[in-house]
Amino acid sequence: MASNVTFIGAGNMASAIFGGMVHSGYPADAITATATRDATLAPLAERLGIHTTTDNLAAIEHADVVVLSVKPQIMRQVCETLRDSVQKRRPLIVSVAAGLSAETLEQWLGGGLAVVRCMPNTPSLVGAGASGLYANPRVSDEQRALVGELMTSVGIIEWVEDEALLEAVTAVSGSAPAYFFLMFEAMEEAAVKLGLSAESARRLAMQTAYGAASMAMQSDRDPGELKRNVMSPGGTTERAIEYLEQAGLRQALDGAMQACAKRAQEMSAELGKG
Ligand SMILES: NC(=O)C1=CN([C@@H]2O[C@H](COP(=O)(O)OP(=O)(O)OC[C@H]3O[C@@H](n4cnc5c(N)ncnc54)[C@H](O)[C@@H]3O)[C@@H](O)[C@H]2O)C=CC1
Ligand SMILES: O=C(O)[C@@H]1CCC=N1
Repeated sequence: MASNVTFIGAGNMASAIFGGMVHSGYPADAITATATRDATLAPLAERLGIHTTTDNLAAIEHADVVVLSVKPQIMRQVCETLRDSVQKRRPLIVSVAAGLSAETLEQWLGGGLAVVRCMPNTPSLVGAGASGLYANPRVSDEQRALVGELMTSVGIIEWVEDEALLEAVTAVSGSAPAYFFLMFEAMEEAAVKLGLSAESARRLAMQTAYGAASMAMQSDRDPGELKRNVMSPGGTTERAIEYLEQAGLRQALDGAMQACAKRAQEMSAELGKG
């Protein structure tokens, strides 16, 4: 029988994960999601057939796995309301929150718990997620395998043994869909200036990103070689790549990812006190 999985918070990230789980065949009947408003939950229940409720305590009553998926800023308050029930039943705790350590979460929930920290991303919704996972020492091999299976049903996973590496995971995959969406916006704007309709530009840019990612994933060549294969000497791509290098695309990405990882550290310091 499938494990009962309860999501506390049914926003962008959680709905991408449970939406992806349902699409990949996980029984909807074994999934419960909560939010503060019925208006958030009703369409999810209708579309996916999962259980929904605004009552967090009722939602975790039969949970084998509790996925904490509210914003980091309200996590403490939410954990404190769950604390007594969690201490009685000791389900596996999974948190998708950026910048909150397993130790902090465990403390807020009363201690002595198996906690997995997961840094997923929203493409989980379409089965193309990329998640980093860290398990605290109380997590059993069976629980590790269970979380691995759940997250593999919505994409690829990478376990890290050093929890601090989740900051790097946040920079390279958790936050990174937004970097690509920014590129889509910018490429669409540029293509419109060159005369294409916005619709055509968007379709072509997205298909090209999808094609480049699929090709790179299926190839045994490194991205540098695949890039050079597009660049005919004296041709058009060479000009574009020279421009991007001179304009500092590499430094911009380096800076963005450093800023992302640093923000995760700051959040940990700001929110994890006390
Ligand atoms: N959005 C993303 O791409 C990613 C988000 N995350 C993490 O996921 C978590 C959630 O982020 P989003 O989904 O983007 O936020 P969101 O604002 O879309 O979702 C938060 C959800 O929590 C619910 N909520 C608020 N208070 C609640 C309470 N007391 N009890 C139950 N539910 C409550 C809200 O109704 C909402 O459904 C954050 O901790 C974030 O760090 C992690 C990786 C990627
Ligand atoms: O922006 C954030 O804080 C969250 C964590 C990773 C993606 N979204």
